[in-house]
Amino acid sequence: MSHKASISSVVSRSAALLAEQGWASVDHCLADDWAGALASECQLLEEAGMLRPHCFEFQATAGERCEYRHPGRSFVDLDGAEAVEDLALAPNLSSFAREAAVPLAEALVEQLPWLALAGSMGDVSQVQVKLQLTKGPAGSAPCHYDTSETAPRRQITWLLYLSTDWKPEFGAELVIQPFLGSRVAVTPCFNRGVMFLSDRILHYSLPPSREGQAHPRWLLTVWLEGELVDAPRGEAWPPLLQRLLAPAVYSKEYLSSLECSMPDGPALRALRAAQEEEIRSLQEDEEFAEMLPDLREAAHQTPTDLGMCEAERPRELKRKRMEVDKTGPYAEQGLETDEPQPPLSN
Ligand SMILES: O=C(O)CCC(=O)C(=O)O
Ligand SMILES: [Fe+2]
Repeated sequence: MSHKASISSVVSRSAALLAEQGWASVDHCLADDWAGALASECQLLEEAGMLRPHCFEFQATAGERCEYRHPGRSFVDLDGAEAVEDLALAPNLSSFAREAAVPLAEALVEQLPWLALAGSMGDVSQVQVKLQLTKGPAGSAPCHYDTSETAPRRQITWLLYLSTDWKPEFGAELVIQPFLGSRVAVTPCFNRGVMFLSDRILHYSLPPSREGQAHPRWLLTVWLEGELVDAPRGEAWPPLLQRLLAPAVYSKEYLSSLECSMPDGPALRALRAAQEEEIRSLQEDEEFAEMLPDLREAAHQTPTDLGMCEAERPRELKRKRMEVDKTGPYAEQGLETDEPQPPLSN
């Protein structure tokens, strides 16, 4: 199968669910030999020192911005002119933006015209492509939307997992949380693709299990821009309002996923304080305060597909965190490492 046909088939297999529920997961996403070729180049890039640590700027104290490093995540940009020259040792990955992202935009424009996507017709300037590696105890991602103040036009996110030996017991699932909808944990197994609407799918990832911490977790990420980001499509809550309210509606998830995603230290403390402040200001807002209890109830009444009931979630995350602390570098920092692990369910 040609690469173009492989991509067109991904879109055909995702389109109906994308329109209906805002996200879709597809197994055997790319043609097997293509996915295998991409996967075999990941390690080469890491060995050649091409991956950069994931860093972010954040206002730690009033007025002062600091740069923090996320110890569990690193990446290499695959879009842009320099990618092709610098990544000669990984020819499949370096041509991925051209061979996958552009046909992806074209197929989506054709099959889902209401998305009003940019980036088709060979224009890669509207396409962002990254290879990401998550590894170790702090490899997870906190609750977030991919459309944000710094990326206001993002419309489609496509994640393609590339670790050939990934097993469900390694944990590190991607959790998809549509607003007031059912939550689903997706195992990041080889050649599984997850596509979603960046402006309305809240997501995060769970920490890897103790066994999973030793395994690199590779993913390709493609973001496409659109002309109609945030345009309501008949849902009860417009996307902009969903993103505004989510930190308060899913406050527990925001805080516990943040807690798991970073080692203790100034960065986590600054992020946690900012997250708590955002939640507090929503709770104290006169207009929102009235609707929040109902929204929280509605959010927690929806079924989840996490293999555990809602009441056990914080406990489960804490258990994972404790596993992480026991074996990880943070064990030395005086965190509660000797507590017996609570049973998985009771
Ligand atoms: O690590 C994952 O599975 C999700 C990554 C993600 O959400 C992102 O890069 O925006
Ligand atoms: Fe994301």
